This record gives sequence, structure tokens and C-alpha cells, in this order.
Amino acid sequence: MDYYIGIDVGTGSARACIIDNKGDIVGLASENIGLWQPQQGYYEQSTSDIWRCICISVQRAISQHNINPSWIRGIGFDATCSLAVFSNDTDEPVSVTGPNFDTDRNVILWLDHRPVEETEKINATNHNLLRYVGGKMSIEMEIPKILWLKNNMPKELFDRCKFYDLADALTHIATGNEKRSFCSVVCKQGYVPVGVDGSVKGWQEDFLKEIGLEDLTKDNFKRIGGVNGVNGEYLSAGELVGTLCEKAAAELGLPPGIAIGSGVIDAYAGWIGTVGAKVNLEGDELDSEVASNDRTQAFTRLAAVAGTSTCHLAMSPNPVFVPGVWGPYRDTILPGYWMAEGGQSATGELLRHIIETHPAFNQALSIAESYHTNIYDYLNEHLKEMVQEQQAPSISYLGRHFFFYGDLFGNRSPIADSRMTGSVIGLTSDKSVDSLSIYYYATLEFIALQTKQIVETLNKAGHNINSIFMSGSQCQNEILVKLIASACNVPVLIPRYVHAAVCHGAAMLGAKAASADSEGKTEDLWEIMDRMSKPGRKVLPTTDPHEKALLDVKYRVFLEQCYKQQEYRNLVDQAIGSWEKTK
Ligand SMILES: Nc1ncnc2c1ncn2[C@@H]1O[C@H](COP(=O)(O)OP(=O)(O)O)[C@@H](O)[C@H]1O
Ligand SMILES: O=C(CO)[C@H](O)[C@H](O)COP(=O)(O)O
Repeated sequence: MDYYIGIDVGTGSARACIIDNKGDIVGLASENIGLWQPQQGYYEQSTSDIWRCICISVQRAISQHNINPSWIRGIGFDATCSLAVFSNDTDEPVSVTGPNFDTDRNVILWLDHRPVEETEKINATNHNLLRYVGGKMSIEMEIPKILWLKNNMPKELFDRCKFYDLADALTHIATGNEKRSFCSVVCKQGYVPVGVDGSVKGWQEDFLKEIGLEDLTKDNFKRIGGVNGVNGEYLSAGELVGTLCEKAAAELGLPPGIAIGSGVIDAYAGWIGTVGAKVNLEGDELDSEVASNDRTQAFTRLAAVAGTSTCHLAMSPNPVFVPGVWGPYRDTILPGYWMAEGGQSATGELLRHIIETHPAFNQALSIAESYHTNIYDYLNEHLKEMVQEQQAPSISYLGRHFFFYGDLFGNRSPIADSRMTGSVIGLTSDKSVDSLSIYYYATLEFIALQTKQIVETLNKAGHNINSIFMSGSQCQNEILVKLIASACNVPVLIPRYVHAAVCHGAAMLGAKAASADSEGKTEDLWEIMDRMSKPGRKVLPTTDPHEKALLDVKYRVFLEQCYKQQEYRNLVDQAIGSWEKTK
């Protein structure tokens, strides 16, 4: 009776799943978490609220599925890469809401774009460290956010703060322990386990001093995890952080003493939960399993973790530097291997925004509700009906003259330009549900074409991606999945647990932690993935020559919309030169 819990904290909800020792999910529950937007571009959450949602989900998953809490051997966590702030002296949450810093919101969400000036200052250093985060530090990372707090908080409050990536904050709450994960400090906080030429290693003291965060270097970098981590170590995914403490155990409804694995950012849990599946990628047949699954196969498999945002993760045995793609990050998942992380800042959120701001949204939503379906499934059905009514050859034909470019939340990859916005060619005065459906389809098409741009950029730089393993809520969207397969011309694998693949990855971290021997040595994560991953369904690219020709030409226009926008912006900036802003 050995069971493991995975806890996945996405932008919108906390989920808990329980797996058995074969990796089958036997319990699953989720709870929506709070998100506050005090002003445009600012997004905040609260670890107290998130922990409450985790506790509800765990208790529900346990009780609904009749699991005895004493059967749980290990717990793994993943969370969005958001900055969580606590007090050094009391360990209480510290508010991040200016100007008074008096709310219980202590998390600056990854999507928050408040540190614009701080990010510019960081990138102006051209420090060698920036090579290891994709060439530029993203506004979504945590060092710019810490710097914003330094610039905006009262000094005595800032001096009392300690900083965690959210996944580390959760393992801290669970264990009371300060051990941090490589995934957190390397991917979001500027720690480099080992650089390629030995010139960069560990925390970059000169960099932190140059940007004005010398405070973090004091006491051996204690406020961000320690000079080399606690006891001289940072942990790779799932290594043993400690055991469930009495307080957290009582809140979760579990016995104390359960092994807690080192957490990862949610995107990385999506990689863990999907790419180890034993699947036959050749040929047309679906679902056929293959016996052998050596880890080098992972080098050709891209994980696309598609929730509020989409993250594209690729592992390589050697460092590959890809402009506009975060990393390369060593040791974060499997010790000695490197990860690259491309991404789209908003995909699920982009779809939601496009649908909800269209004049026909309320009408479409009430029809969807009358059919007891969600808006995405309804719009997909409506597109199929439009094809019938208009006797069109395909859905793509309906949208052939509509061109949507969707960087409404900035561009993460591959051009890494947070000033990017959206553009449309093909607007009409049509306010109908048909018009909404075409706009929605064009958004799906945009997501697929940008995925192609990211895959091409990865492969041009030295990766060798030839399949995509998807997870997150978007993998339930059959039109989107087919578009991604066709645009990228590779098979897309849908996991068996479409609602819980990321959480499944987190549960494998619980299994790894539970395997710790008396010296804390744990089983190899790939071995666990090999044993517990589940094959799902394979979606192949279109073979229709017209569909292919249309996607090719749409890609050409997509690239023009992307680069022309930057060109137009430069033209304007050159023309108006030093025109001063009026206050
Ligand atoms: N069928 C669907 N097709 C496309 N997008 C979807 C679908 N269902 C949900 N989404 C989007 O997925 C996002 C939520 O996905 P989820 O994996 O739960 O995210 P997170 O982990 O970020 O909380 C929302 O932004 C929602 O708009
Ligand atoms: O930046 C990321 C990972 O590095 C993710 O985009 C971020 O954590 C949000 O994830 P999600 O879209 O699943 O809520």
C-alpha cells in the first residue's frame, strides 16, 4: 500500500493527485486559487490562500477515493515560477502590495510586469550570467521583482524579507526546512551550478552588487537560499528536502513524517509527467507501446506545458545556447543534464481574453451553457457547423483571410521582447458568433504558428526536436492539438491523464523522495518516469496538401506580422527621437 501525492499549483488552481506505485492516478481534486490585479500589469497571490487550497484538494482527493492517509509515502510539489516573500525573523508572509505593503498578498505572480525599469537595468549590465537565462533576464523572473521591492518598500521592511520561488516556499511550509531546489534558484533567480567555461559559477556577487541587490549577498546569500544551498547543497528535482512537519500534517490531514521531494516549477513537472511515456513515434498507429525507453529519447521530445501560458522544455546532454529561450539550465531536473525553456507568456489566458472581449461572447456562453458544455468545445462544434453550412472544405478555409498575431502579453520566445503586442488583418464590423468563432480559430492558429517558430529556433541552435509531448488544459482542445502537429510537422502526444499530467509529474517527485535511503540517496528520476509514465494518444500532422499550403503561407504572414511590428515601432521611435513625455 504505497501511495504518493503530487501537488500542482498553476496560475488558476491548486490540484492534488494520488498515485499508486505503478503510477496510476487513484485520486484527484482541485480548488481555484485567488488572483488579485491591483493595477494594470500587476498580479498578486497569497501563500496562505494557496496553502488553504492545497489542503482542501489533498483532503478531498483522500476522502473521495477512500485512501488511508497512512498509505502516503511521499509528496512532491510544483508551482508557477512566482516570487514568495516571508519575514526573516517571524517566518510570516510579507505583503508585496505597494504603497502601504499591508495586504496578506505575499506573492508577485510570474505574469506581473511591474519591474520594467529594474529589468532594463539588469540587462544593461551585459553580465555573463545573462547567457544562462537566454541572453536577457525576463521581466517574468524573480531578480527584477526583488529589485522592485527594494526600490519600493520601506528599507526596514525590505531588510527583513527572505525570498523564495513559490515551489520552494511550499516545501518550506511543508517541512519547516530551508533547502532550495536547483530548479528554482537556477531558472528564476540567477544561480549557475556550473558554467560551460568555468567563468560563471554559483551566485554572481558582482552582478548583484552592480544592480543594487548587494543586500542579498550578505550572510552567505542567506535570504535567497545560502551560498551553496543549505549544508552546501541545492537539490535536483525530487531529492529529499525533509519530512512533513506536525503543523503542515495537521492542516493537510496526513500523518507527519512523510518524505517531501524538492519541488519544481510547474512547466518542469509537465516535462516529468509526459516525456518518459513509452510510445511508438513512428507510423500511423495510435497508442502502441514500446518496450525500451532509454533516456536519450528525451533529447528529441519537446514538452509543451499548455495552461495559462505555454512552456516548451527540451533536455540536452550538453549546453545549447538559444537566443530568446531561457537557459541552458544544468542540474534542474536530472543532475548533469541541461534544460532549455522556451515559452509563450499567455496562451490559455490569450484565448480567454479574445473570447471574452468579443461582442458575441455572452450569446456564445449562454448557448454553450444550454448544451452543458464549455466555451471551447462549443466554439469547436460551431466551427464544424459553419463548415457544413458554408460547404467549405475545412475550418482552416473559413479563416483563410484572417491574420491574427497574439503577443498581447509580450513575447517570451523566441524574440524575448516584452513590448510586443497584438495585430489583426481582416477585421470587419461583424459582431456575430460566427465572427467570434473565426477570431477564436485564428488565435488557435497563432498559438500553433508561434510554437513552430520556437521549435525552429531550438533546432537551428542545436536541439533535435522531432515530437511534442503536451500537457495542461489546452491538450483537451482537439483543433489546437491538430494545428500544432500540422504547423510543426511532428507528432503530438496527448497524455493519458489530460486533466492531471503536470500533477502526475509532481507525484513522481514524491515517489523519488520516498525512495531515499538512510543517507538520503534517492532513485534516479528517469527510472521512476520510465516506470510510472503513461502513454496516451498520438495526433499526427495533416497530410492534406491544401491544409499544408495554407499553413505555410500563414506562417510567412505570421513572421511578417512579428518582425514588422518591431520595425514599425523603431520607425516611430526614430522619427520622434527625444520627444519628451509631458507629466
Ligand atoms: N479546451 C480548452 N482549449 C483551450 N484552452 C483551454 C481549454 N480549457 C481550458 N483552457 C485554458 O487553459 C487555462 C487553464 O489551464 P490549466 O492547465 O488549468 O492552467 P494553470 O496550470 O495555469 O492554472 C485557462 O487559461 C483556459 O483558458
Ligand atoms: O514561466 C513559467 C515556467 O517557467 C510558467 O509560465 C508559469 O509558471 C505559469 O504557468 P501556468 O501557465 O501553468 O500557470
